[in-house]
Amino acid sequence: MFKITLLPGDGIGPEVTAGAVRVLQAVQKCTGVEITMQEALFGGCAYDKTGTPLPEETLRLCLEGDAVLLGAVGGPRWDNLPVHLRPERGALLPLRKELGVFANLRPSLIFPSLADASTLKREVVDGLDLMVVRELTGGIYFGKKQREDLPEGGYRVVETLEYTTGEIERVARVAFELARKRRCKLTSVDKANVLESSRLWREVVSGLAAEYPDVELNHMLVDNCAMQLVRNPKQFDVLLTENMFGDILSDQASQLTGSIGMLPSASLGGKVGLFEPIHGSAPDIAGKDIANPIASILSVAMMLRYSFNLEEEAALVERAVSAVLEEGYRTTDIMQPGMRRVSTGEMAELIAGKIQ
Ligand SMILES: NC(=O)c1ccc[n+]([C@@H]2O[C@H](COP(=O)([O-])OP(=O)(O)OC[C@H]3O[C@@H](n4cnc5c(N)ncnc54)[C@H](O)[C@@H]3O)[C@@H](O)[C@H]2O)c1
Ligand SMILES: CC(C)[C@H](C(=O)O)[C@@H](O)C(=O)O
Ligand SMILES: [Mg+2]
Repeated sequence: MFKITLLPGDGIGPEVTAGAVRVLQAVQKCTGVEITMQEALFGGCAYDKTGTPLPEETLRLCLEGDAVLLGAVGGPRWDNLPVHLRPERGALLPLRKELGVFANLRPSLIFPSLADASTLKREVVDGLDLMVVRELTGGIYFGKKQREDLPEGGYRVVETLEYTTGEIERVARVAFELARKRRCKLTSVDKANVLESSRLWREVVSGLAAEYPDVELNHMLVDNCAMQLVRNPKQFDVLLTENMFGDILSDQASQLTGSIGMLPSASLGGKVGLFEPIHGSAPDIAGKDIANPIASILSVAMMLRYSFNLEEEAALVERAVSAVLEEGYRTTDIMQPGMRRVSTGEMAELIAGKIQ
């Protein structure tokens, strides 16, 4: 029996999570895997109801379960709150830290029927399959932050970027191991020409290379990497990055697959895995039933694979997504001429219908 904590959150979070739950129910029915789900308040909606974006009860439920499925949090409604009450700083980052999920896997994989939906030419993206491994619980996101008044008016802010050898080593090992199971190529991304943290990053990653002689390691500066991602993304297999570089590069990589609504993620390393689409609460389309639920549905596949070790069930979900796309169904963000436009709910229903 697997216990999943659902945190639908804000904006399109509840819409895409409902789609993912629908698919999980289909998996349960078809394969007999026993799953229980319990929902908890998280993010802006939790603040509205309880005065805090991360209620203690929510954290307790997450820590007690086997995996967490998160929608998205945040939106303009909560942007002017004091920082510790904002959904991103007051709920999402503390949850990641509390769960200890230091390795964030963000696969950028193109479904053959979407090769023409990419911003890039078909031949540049056709067959694309890369994995960003993003460090998730360190770096500038979690460093000391400070704001001081200046005598002449205005402010001075300080924001620190810290990494220890151990923090770099543990996420690098995850990336090496993954590369080993894939095409044995690892690109470590940094800014070692400027940042001290990146110099250490490069040293530590290079130091591990001897333990993984079968993996071809190269280092790339982050600005060049951003350029290479749109020039020739198929040169990459696994990309290893620190926290903020990985945030930015993974949004960029998502567009290669057609839409940010296609990109799932798995955050691992602690006792309980955290699974979420990489996109946010998309306030511009929230409540319209037009968001793409596939990133959330593919996050369920990652949960089945990485937290529950159910590879066949994970592949079943991925095949269902592929089949529905092959049949020409599209949400608005991946709409192409001649295809059939469907809503969030319809897309989830179609995918669930393929699971049998
Ligand atoms: N994990 C999270 O909870 C998370 C992640 C990113 C951003 N956020 C928060 O979400 C809020 C909005 O951020 P943003 O607008 O910069 O980024 P966003 O990812 O929410 O949206 C960016 C663009 O992509 C589109 N988009 C996103 N997901 C989509 C989907 N599933 N289907 C179709 N289109 C989709 C949106 O409509 C928008 O045009 C902010 O408060 C931000 O902090 C939360
Ligand atoms: C909302 C924000 C804190 C978050 C991040 O930067 O990690 C988001 O952009 C993501 O990619 O999950
Ligand atoms: Mg992001």
